[in-house]
This record gives sequence, C-alpha cells and structure tokens, in this order.
Amino acid sequence: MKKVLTIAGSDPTGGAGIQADIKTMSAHGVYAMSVIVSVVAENTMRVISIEDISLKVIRDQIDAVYEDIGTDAVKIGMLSNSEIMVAVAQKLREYSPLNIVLDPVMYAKGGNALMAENSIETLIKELLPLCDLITPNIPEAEKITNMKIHSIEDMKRASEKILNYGCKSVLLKGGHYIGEAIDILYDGKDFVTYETKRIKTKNTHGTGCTLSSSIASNLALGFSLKEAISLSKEYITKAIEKDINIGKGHGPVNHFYNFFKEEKIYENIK
Ligand SMILES: Nc1ncnc2c1ncn2[C@@H]1O[C@H](COP(=O)(O)OP(=O)(O)OP(=O)(O)O)[C@@H](O)[C@H]1O
Ligand SMILES: Cc1ncc(CO)c(N)n1
Repeated sequence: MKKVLTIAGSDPTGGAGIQADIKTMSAHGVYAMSVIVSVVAENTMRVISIEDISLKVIRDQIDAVYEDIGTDAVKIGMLSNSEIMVAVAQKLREYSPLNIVLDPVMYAKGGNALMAENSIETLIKELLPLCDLITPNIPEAEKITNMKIHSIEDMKRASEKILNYGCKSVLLKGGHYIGEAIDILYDGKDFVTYETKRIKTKNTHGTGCTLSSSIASNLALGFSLKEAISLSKEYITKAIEKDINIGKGHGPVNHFYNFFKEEKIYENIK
C-alpha cells in the first residue's frame, strides 16, 4: 500500500486542512498519515483562533513517521510562521522524501490569515527548493512573486518567476480567476493548461487542500506529474460538483461519492 503524509493545520469541522487531506487520500486508496502543525478553531464561516504546536512536537511527529513507516509522497499545507517552516524544511532535508507537494496556504476562504505575512521570504528560501510541485492560488502567487495577476499571460509569467526560486514545477490554480476554472502547470519546459467549467457554488472550502492531497496521492500511486494533475483536476471538479451542502458558510466538498467506479484507471489499487 502506498503511504502519503500531510504536514498541515487541522480544521475541526472537517472541510479543510489535515481532515480534508486524510479524506482525499483515503478516497484515493493510499494510507494517510498526518503531522499537525497548528490547531485551527475554524468552520465554514470563520476562523476563531489558532494554536501552533511546539517545534519539538512537530519535529517529533515527523521523526515518528520516518522511524517507523516512511512515505511515498508528502503534502505540505498550512505552516503558520517562519520557525515552523525552518523546522519542517530541516526534517525534509534529513529524510529526503520523494514527491513533495507544497500548497502555500496563506488565507482561509473568509480572509483570515493562516500564515504570518513576514514568513514569505522563509517559505521561498527554505521550502521552495525542496518541492517537486507548488500549488499556489492567484493571491498566493501574487504574494510570492510580488506581481499582480490579471490574465493567463500573467499566470504564466508568475509561474516562471516561482520556478526560478528552485521548485521543480508550479501549478498555478485559477479558482480565484474570473471565467472558467483554469489551472496552469509549468515544469520549466512546457505550460500545460487544465480547464474545467466553473461550477456555481459557495461550497469551495478546502478545494486547494483537496487538490494538493489528490496530486500527492496520485504521485505516490506512480502516475507522472501531468497524469496526476489531470486525474486530480477531475477529482476536485467532481468533489465540487456533487454538492453536499454542509455548514452555513463556504461548505466542504464531497469525498464520499464513489469516483472509483467511474474511473477505470483506479481498478488496480493495491
Ligand atoms: N467554482 C469552481 N468550479 C470548478 N472548479 C473550481 C471552482 N473553484 C475552484 N476550482 C478548482 O479547485 C481547485 C482549487 O483551486 P482554488 O484556487 O479554489 O484553491 P484554493 O484557493 O487554494 O483553495 P482553499 O484555500 O479554499 O483550500 C483548482 O483546480 C480550481 O480550478
Ligand atoms: C487548517 C487549514 N488549512 C488550509 C485551509 C485553506 O483552505 C484552511 N481553511 N484551514
């Protein structure tokens, strides 16, 4: 069985963060593990409070995973400050896991900060060079590159700039763009566009967490990066489409619909 680790924050209402990651990974037939770096008291409407786990316990959790089980892919989500980023980066350098997917979470859907503004430099310096893929949304890409993104051309220019910081590839997500839901992959050679129709819904809490966990799972299962993203784009689109309408705000997506029966490619899960 393939094993995937998420290093991220937790959401007690189960729509984003660690909980969304574990649901997504389980739906892909991989064994999910988690290192919790912050406990976020949040729901579909707002963030109430955030408590970071101590650096020691973050490091110990990562050691616990690698001492015993190991990973085929790692998804990194919310890292709330520079000290946590440095601690996680140091452990990643120590264990050199394959298939690192970084979702540079900065804000919750309601606009609350999940990452300290002054830690962007650390994110760029410490974590980007370790990543196989980074999956920023448009506001996150704007912060990383210090440029405004208003068009597909701007998305491409921003991806080139982010790749120069040392990660192997960039998937710039267009969930926040007007028009269709267009994500663009840049791997240093080609731009690949993944486009679906925009679904009319308010229930998009945790879409980024779900997409990055799905990509990490598909990479662990042995798919190439381009295949993994294509399958994951299909997964997130169906998860948004099969609306479950939970909560009073931006509700979670659906991990419970049996996508596998529809997807021949998943018949051989071991
Ligand atoms: N309304 C929508 N219809 C179809 N696809 C969508 C919609 N909203 C987002 N997506 C897709 O969902 C994925 C996640 O993108 P998005 O930009 O929403 O991430 P995000 O802002 O990081 O999410 P979050 O921070 O809430 O976890 C992308 O593939 C994007 O194209
Ligand atoms: C813990 C956590 N991670 C990520 C996001 C972004 O969706 C969120 N709202 N909460």
